[in-house]
Amino acid sequence: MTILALKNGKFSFGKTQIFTEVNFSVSKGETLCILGPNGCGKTTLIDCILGINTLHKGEIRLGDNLVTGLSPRQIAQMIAYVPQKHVRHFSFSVMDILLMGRAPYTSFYSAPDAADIEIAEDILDSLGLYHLKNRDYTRLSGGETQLVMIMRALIQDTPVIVMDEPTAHLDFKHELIVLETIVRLVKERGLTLVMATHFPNHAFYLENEGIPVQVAFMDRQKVHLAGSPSAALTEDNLESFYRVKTSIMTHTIPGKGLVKQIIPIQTMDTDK
Ligand SMILES: Nc1ncnc2c1ncn2[C@@H]1O[C@H](COP(=O)(O)OP(=O)(O)OP(=O)(O)O)[C@@H](O)[C@H]1O
Repeated sequence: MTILALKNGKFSFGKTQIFTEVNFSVSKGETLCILGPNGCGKTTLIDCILGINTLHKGEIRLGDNLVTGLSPRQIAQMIAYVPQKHVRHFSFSVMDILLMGRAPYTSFYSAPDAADIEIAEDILDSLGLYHLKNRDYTRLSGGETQLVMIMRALIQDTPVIVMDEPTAHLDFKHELIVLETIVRLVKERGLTLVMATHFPNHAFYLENEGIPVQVAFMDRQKVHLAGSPSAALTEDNLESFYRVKTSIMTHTIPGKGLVKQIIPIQTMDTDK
């Protein structure tokens, strides 16, 4: 069942075209990993999906509805968003920020209730981050802020989550915790995920865990759907897309089976 579909999408900032002829669809329980160089338009494309930018041509459907026909509150009940950067102005506690994730379900005149607080406490607990509960959000580190944004998206309890480089600031362990959480949610809730990432190994991680993943390469104003990580992330494709020589390693891990990882070997076209 298709939950998110973009048909013939085109977007420009003024006279600068960012992308054109973009087509993809994502089904329930599927992940779309968008890979692409800095500045190719991943965040701009995500902003179109969220209804922040409006396509100049084409359409975006969320379930049976056009995004342009939905209110921000209706979009927020369907899609949670983990931004790449979050501007922190006000000294809210982490708990307050998490409870904002319940706003799409709370009427204008009411406050989050005990059930909402319990949901937020459960997420803090399950990610081992309960100690952050009463911390001033403006004083968190970059990685802690990112984790709070991820928890707020999970609390929003939507069928789709869009993540813009979700692990960019995270340490080795928290990067894995986020990936493990994604895998658990996709398996338990049939969550659909759209993820812009600079780490193609994340696509392999999800595939290794048995999640259906599509890889899309975004570059030169186009989005090329390239199939599953095993089909898309070949040494030849990585060499032509990133200009990096790689070796794809396959390894059997007891209890996990065959896993794949990209080992970067050497950049190309650079002066040595
Ligand atoms: N509001 C804006 N007005 C004009 N140009 C913009 C605006 N926002 C982004 N751009 C430009 O659009 C292009 C795409 O930016 P975008 O942030 O979507 O790229 P990205 O692929 O997400 O990059 P990165 O991987 O570095 O995060 C860039 O050239 C950027 O400078």
